[in-house]
Amino acid sequence: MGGDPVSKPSVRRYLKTLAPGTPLRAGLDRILHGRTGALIVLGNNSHVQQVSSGGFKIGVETTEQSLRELAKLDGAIVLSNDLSQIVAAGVHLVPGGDLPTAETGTRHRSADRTSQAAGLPVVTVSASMSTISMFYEGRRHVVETVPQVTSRANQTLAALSRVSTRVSELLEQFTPLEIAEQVTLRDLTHVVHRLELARRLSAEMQFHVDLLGVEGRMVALQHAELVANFSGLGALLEQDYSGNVPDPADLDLGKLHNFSHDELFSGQLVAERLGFGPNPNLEQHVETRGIRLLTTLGRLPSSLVTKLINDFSLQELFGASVGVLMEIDGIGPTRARQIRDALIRVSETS
Ligand SMILES: Nc1ncnc2c1ncn2[C@@H]1O[C@H](COP(=O)(O)OP(=O)(O)OP(=O)(O)O)[C@@H](O)[C@H]1O
Repeated sequence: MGGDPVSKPSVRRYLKTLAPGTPLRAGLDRILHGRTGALIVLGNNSHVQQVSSGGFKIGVETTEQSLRELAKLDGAIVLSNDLSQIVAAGVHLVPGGDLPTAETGTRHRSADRTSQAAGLPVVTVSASMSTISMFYEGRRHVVETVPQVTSRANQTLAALSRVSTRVSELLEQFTPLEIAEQVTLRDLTHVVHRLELARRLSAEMQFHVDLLGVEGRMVALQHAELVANFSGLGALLEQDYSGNVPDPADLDLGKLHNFSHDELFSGQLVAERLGFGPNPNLEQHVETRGIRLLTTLGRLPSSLVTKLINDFSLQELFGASVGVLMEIDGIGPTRARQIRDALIRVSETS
């Protein structure tokens, strides 16, 4: 979501302002339970002024109570741009009748059209349907209840957990292949594919967490735990394998973000997108620089890893004695032994 080139706030950002724990959401929930209904413009600009008629200037802080009380007035509430103040209430909105809308009730038609006219989100609480909706850019987004979002978040968590386990299983096979210099392009695309699936599910999960606000602490915690299994892995793979393509900058996993599900399943297409040229041979061997092995399995600091891989190939490192390692500038006997232990740890994983 997001990514609007004109940096217009995204639907996602606005939905976040309606998350549980915000005064706005508390007010909306109160109105919903009171069965009064409401029409609230999230911001105030010249377009809002143009379509506003009558009402009262207010100028009080946006709180649960003030929203609840002012929603009792017949008409709309207008908030300040930062949503912290109620600017006006009891306003009659008269947006152009030519603006398209599929809504039927007058409250919802006015909300949809005002949002289009002003370029701002407009929120409704429906008295008859007991729902909260946000209209923005000609679309209606239903603001789901906490149990509804939690249920979807749990489904996403379960899917993420499965994919994350698959990533770990694949790495268990991948690591020994890396150490033995037997990784094929097919192996690499398998890992990359699962990693991209995990990234997508994680982004979806983050959206649910944002929507849940203060109610999302538990799922946020579970999400963070799962993400820790693969966070940073993509960047390490890019560094490890970029030397295998003519232009190292092409090996950028971000290029897969807009791939369809089907495209992602094709090793050929994934490899092509990552710079391996047209019709790449998936059985060809690819070589790692060993950065992931040395940092995650060897647990060596990344500055030291950079130094090591600049001076040695991975195979040379595995064969290097403490004495040879000490010949590297700035590495004394303790550090050299630490590196040697790390290398033993790495090779033991195969
Ligand atoms: N253009 C408008 N400007 C301000 N308030 C409006 C406007 N249109 C409707 N409302 C408010 O919405 C209230 C309900 O209107 P109506 O029942 O026709 O809408 P609705 O879309 O069916 O909403 P609900 O689902 O809550 O019944 C009105 O009493 C009024 O307070």
